[in-house]
Amino acid sequence: GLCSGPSDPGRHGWGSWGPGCANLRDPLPGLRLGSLGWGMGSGGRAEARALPHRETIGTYNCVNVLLPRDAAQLFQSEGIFPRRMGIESWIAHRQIRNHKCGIFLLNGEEWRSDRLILNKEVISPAGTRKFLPFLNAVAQDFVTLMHRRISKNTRRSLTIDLYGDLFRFTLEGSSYALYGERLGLLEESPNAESQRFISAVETMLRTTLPLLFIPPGLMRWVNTKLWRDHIEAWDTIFKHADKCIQNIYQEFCLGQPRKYSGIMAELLMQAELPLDSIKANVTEFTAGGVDTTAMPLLFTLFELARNPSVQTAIRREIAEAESQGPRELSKVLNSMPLLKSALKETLRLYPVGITVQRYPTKDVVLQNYCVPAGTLCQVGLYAMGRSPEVFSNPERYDPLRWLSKEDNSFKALAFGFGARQCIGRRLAETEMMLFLMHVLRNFRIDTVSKADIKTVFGFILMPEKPPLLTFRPID
Ligand code: HEM
Repeated sequence: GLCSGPSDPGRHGWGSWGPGCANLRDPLPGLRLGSLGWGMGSGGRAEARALPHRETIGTYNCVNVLLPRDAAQLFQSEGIFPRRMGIESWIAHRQIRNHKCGIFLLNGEEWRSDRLILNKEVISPAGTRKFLPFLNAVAQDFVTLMHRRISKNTRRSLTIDLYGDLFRFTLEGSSYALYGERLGLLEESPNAESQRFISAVETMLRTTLPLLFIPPGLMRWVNTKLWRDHIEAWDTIFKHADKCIQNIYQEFCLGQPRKYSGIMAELLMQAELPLDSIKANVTEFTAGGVDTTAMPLLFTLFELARNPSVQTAIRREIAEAESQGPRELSKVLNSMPLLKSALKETLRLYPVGITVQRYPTKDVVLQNYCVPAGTLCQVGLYAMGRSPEVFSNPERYDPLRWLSKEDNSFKALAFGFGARQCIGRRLAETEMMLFLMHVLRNFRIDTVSKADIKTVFGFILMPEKPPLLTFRPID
């Protein structure tokens, strides 16, 4: 866990921490530590010694939290404005183009006031209920796409690396919920404008990672192509938001009957946030929600493929939920606890962001060490998820563990915690559940290899080599 040194509750400050103190053991098994950068590892002299093949840029003091009870302590000390480290290249784009920052990049009062307004449409149960039918339609289209592909195949099955399709699915789903417009990414040939948008999102994500390692002042000079591509990609994403805003205003002007047209339209209508804040937030949501949702879907399909009994149990649960007749989608989802637990289980083994960071606003005592206010503390999600101290048989994919009577508090932290937890959590969870609900009732999923997937960290946790999955229609 955190430092497991001698008990000394009064200890304060860094000087007294011995080498054994920042005892991380193997903090991220299966992960290439060399690919970690900025705040994702943990600085500090002692720990650097424990991890000889780690690359660090400079040093910084950091406490790693690996046990649920310490995470609970930490979150209790997060204050009312939990601070986030910025992504400099994203902030630089906003400055150059004179755009506002969204909540991902803001801190303090500004963050809190915008966040409280956004919560109502993005994460509250009432807001979520409104966009569920949009996500459902996209999940159904994904199934149609797979049927179409399989029908062209004489073998009545399809073996595929699904990552690209999942990326298109999540971008299509979140864009529909955010902008109220379909991009057509699941059609045979998406139009040129949609193609431009998806390439921009891909480029923006691809260029963000290398730019994390370059000090902000040097960014534009060190690798001009990388920098130019990054800025142009953001410009295209912002232009897309502009175009959608114009379409929404046109609908208002035409006096068409008021109907739900996605999160951005609701925010424009309510006019509680200035237009440029709405635009900045919606573009950040676009960026934050694509890969983050596609990866757990890929890992879930793989785990269900190599654990056929779990797959069958979930399929049975889906059939039971449907046998109760047509109901509101939120009720259907609530009647599938095993499916929900499967997603939790995936995020335990493959948390998208491998750590959650906090800077406690008051001194906090963790394992008898007094950690000074303002210290960077990281909850090591990957390490905690695979620790036998926290989960019995941690290597087993067992969704039932989340439905047992065990105390599971502060064990499922893949979306963070508290006021600054992931605002896209409900969007991601419902999108993933609807996807799996439709896919599992239509197809049996198999995997070419049952061997563990090696993972790498590239801004988010991803497979070193995506698994090959086989889809067979259920008659
Ligand atoms: C499975 C998918 C996802 C995972 C695992 C995930 C995970 C996270 C985590 C760990 C945080 C930091 C939370 C904290 O510090 O307590 C976060 C923040 C955030 N996420 Fe997600 N996320 C996912 C999907 C999404 C989606 C779909 C969106 C789009 C709306 C999104 C938008 C954001 C934003 C804007 C923040 C910053 C919130 C703030 O600072 O107030 N995420 N996410």
